[in-house]
Amino acid sequence: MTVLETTGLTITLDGQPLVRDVSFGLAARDRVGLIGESGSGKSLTALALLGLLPPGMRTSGRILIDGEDHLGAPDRQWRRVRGRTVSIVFQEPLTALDPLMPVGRQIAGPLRLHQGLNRSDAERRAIEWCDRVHLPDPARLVRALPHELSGGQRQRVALAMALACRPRVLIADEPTTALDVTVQAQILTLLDELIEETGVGLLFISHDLPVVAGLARQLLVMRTGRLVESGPVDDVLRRPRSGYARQLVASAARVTRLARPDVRTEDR
Ligand SMILES: Nc1ncnc2c1ncn2[C@@H]1O[C@H](COP(=O)(O)OP(=O)(O)OP(=O)(O)O)[C@@H](O)[C@H]1O
Repeated sequence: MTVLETTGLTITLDGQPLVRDVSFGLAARDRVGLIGESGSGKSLTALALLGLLPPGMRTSGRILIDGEDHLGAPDRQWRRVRGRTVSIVFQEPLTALDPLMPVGRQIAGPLRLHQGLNRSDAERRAIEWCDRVHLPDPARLVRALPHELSGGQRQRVALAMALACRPRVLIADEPTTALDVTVQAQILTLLDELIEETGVGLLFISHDLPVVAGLARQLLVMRTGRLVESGPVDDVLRRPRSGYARQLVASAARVTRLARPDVRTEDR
């Protein structure tokens, strides 16, 4: 069943459209990749789906969460669904983390808000989540402040916080772009494992086609604020229909060839 659905989503600033007429839906267990060049409107689309657009931006269309339209809804209505039905992790985990609060209490926050757990039960659950995202020595680590952790550890905390209340959709907006390549691969492996285990539907946003193709089953391609292509990943990779998707596939293939000069073209 579709959890999150947007139809005709348009976002404007001072009368200028930044995102135009975007429509798609997400159900639990879906794995959808949203790809496009810088400035194509991916992040604004993600922020709109959680009612987090910067002030001054105007929206039209519909954002249905469990069938209820949230477009233009008051913040109190959004707070009921954020973290409980739909969660988000950002490129820079510090965006979501309070620098002055121990990370365990931050993971515990949504559990107290949405599940009514008392402080000690929520903090115990936070320790379990730290273990689940493979953070070392969870009982000690929950007392650390965000700046005491590495970038990769902070992204693990952000994932624990986002998934703690078992949302049915997770939006991951370039969650590994700020990390070095080895840590990036570890976080992608963890994300793959967590979405498989929890059954959460994933909207994975990136400008990196090979990364998206590794995680997603469906692909949405954005350019200059519009969706220009959508379909199963394999179909888009084999038979891209739009000129822009063809360019993306061709340049990803070139990068792969550069990275693997030992592999002949006809072997792929
Ligand atoms: N706070 C803002 N104020 C004004 N314009 C903005 C703001 N945020 C984004 N934009 C503009 O909206 C458009 C879409 O931006 P968006 O951040 O959604 O792109 P993106 O595809 O996520 O890019 P990137 O991959 O670089 O994150 C761009 O033209 C951008 O300049």
